Amino acid sequence: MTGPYVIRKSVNGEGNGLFATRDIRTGETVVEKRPLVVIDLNQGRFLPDGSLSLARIYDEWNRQLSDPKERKDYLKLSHHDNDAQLAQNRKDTLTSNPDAGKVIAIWNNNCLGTGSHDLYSKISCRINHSCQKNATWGGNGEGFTVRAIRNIKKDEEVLISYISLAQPRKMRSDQLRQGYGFDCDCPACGKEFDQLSDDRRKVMCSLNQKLPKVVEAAKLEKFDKVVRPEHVKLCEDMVGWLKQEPTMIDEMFVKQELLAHLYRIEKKHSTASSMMQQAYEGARLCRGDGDEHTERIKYALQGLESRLQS
Ligand SMILES: C[S@@+](CC[C@H](N)C(=O)[O-])C[C@H]1O[C@@H](n2cnc3c(N)ncnc32)[C@H](O)[C@@H]1O
Repeated sequence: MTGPYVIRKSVNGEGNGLFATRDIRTGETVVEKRPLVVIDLNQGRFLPDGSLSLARIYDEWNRQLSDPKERKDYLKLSHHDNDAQLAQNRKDTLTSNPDAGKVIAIWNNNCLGTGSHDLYSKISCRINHSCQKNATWGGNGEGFTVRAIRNIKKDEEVLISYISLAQPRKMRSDQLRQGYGFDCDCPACGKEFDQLSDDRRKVMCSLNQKLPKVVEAAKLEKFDKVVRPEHVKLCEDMVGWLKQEPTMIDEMFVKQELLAHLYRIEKKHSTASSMMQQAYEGARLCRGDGDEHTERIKYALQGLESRLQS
């Protein structure tokens, strides 16, 4: 399961990064791996604030990463010292192991989340961040893929985004500094900063803040009644703004899926089906087949299509 990449000193971030060893086309899989540690969030012990118990992270790491060499390599990975201290001080670590805080801090800095699982692999933990990413990832509890969302040239660094890009530069940089301990110097934050794009992201951010309730309502059919025309308008606006930002095609398919559900609730089955089709294509490109999100959209699309045929 090797791919067209090599790990070497990064030009974008600190430390190492992943580089293309040949030209890679849009939609190609760059990395396909089975993770070394998987945490199933559905079975997790969550704290009242909704975060995953630190003890659970440590226990899973301790159980699944038993090879001493793999553990040693893991403990050399980058982390945020503040996180280590915080984790060590948190009572819910339930462990006296002096490395527990560090294990958790490294986890926070290096795991990939698929939605229902958090994964650690020796390759994915080397991928640096850019607000002008050229790759995205997807997967499930079994494995994950990293995929090119635009053509990547030989020797170019493969870069993902650690955060939502539907927010302006200031918010992104605060989130990256607090969460990962670095100042982003990518083209979008520095030399190619685009005020118009930043303004668009401000709008997206405020639309996003109004959307969560609608998301829940649309996913759970029993709440169909709470969806109102203004929610549909909000979501249509969001999709419209996202269309102007090609690097955000992963955020786009998520909103297209939501919009398709809203159209379904409004009984606009044909519009819903074509919107869900677009979401499905986006999900396959960004997250690949077999990814839990792609599979969910595929299933919803089949439902809409069969309703159209009946
Ligand atoms: C998942 S690791 C990425 C691989 C890491 N560079 C390494 O050598 O192991 C995340 C860490 O890499 C560094 N990093 C990632 N993207 C960066 C960027 N755009 N600028 C500066 N540092 C970055 C930060 O230290 C971050 O906490």
